[in-house]
Amino acid sequence: MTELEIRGLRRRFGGVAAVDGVDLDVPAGAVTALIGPNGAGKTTLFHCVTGLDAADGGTVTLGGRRLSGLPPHARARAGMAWTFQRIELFAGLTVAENVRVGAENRRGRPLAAGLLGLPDRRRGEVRATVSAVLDRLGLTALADAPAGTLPTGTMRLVEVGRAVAAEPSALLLDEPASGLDDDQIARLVRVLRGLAGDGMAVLVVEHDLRFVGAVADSVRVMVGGRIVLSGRPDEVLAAPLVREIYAGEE
Ligand SMILES: Nc1ncnc2c1ncn2[C@@H]1O[C@H](COP(=O)(O)OP(=O)(O)OP(=O)(O)O)[C@@H](O)[C@H]1O
Repeated sequence: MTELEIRGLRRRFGGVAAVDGVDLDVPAGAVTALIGPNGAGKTTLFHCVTGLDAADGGTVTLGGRRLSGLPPHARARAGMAWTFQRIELFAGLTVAENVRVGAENRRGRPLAAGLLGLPDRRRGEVRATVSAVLDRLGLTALADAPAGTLPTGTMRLVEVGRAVAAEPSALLLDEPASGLDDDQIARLVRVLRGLAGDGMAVLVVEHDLRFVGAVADSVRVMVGGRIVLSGRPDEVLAAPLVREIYAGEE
């Protein structure tokens, strides 16, 4: 079942059609990967889907609800969570506190409720979510470490944790494997496969093809603002076009 549906999405910057009429279905219960060369329009697409940038045309639908035109916080409340290429953690907060921000931001639970003080039962729920997410990401031992002091790969995992703690129906990750060591990549693959197994719709934009091959159920290739190829990872990653795009990177 398609959880996140993108239809005819367009975004121009002057003469450049950065996203040029993209249709993309991101099904629940699967990991979908979006790959392509630098400048293909992947990040622009991502920003238009999350509402950080305004598309010039097309629609974004989540669980049957049309989100086009809504600001990012409304899309988050509707069940979308994401991380960006640039890490955006609260550096002065601990790992657990960063993840708690995500848990308090769950669907239908605006952040203000967290600031105003949660009723005991909800506070308990938030604590349980934070602890489950830390455990899932292998971050329990670092729960009290200030996020700003961590190596890049670990910070990225904390960001994924914060997004996951919001219990989204669709999770979008822009280059989540960047800066991760091999163990962390293996951990991230397990985490994302587990989330998809629980029914989440996961979309990753990624350059690391080994990671894509290990994590994705299906792969889309974007070139010049359009999706030019899609299929199973083994088929797509072996395609001459993809070999050509990524030549010299392996
Ligand atoms: N704010 C902007 N203003 C003008 N042009 C932009 C802007 N953002 C992106 N572009 C252009 O849109 C095109 C797509 O860029 P985008 O960053 O989306 O590609 P990408 O596939 O994410 O690349 P990368 O893999 O390097 O992140 C490029 O030609 C880029 O120069």
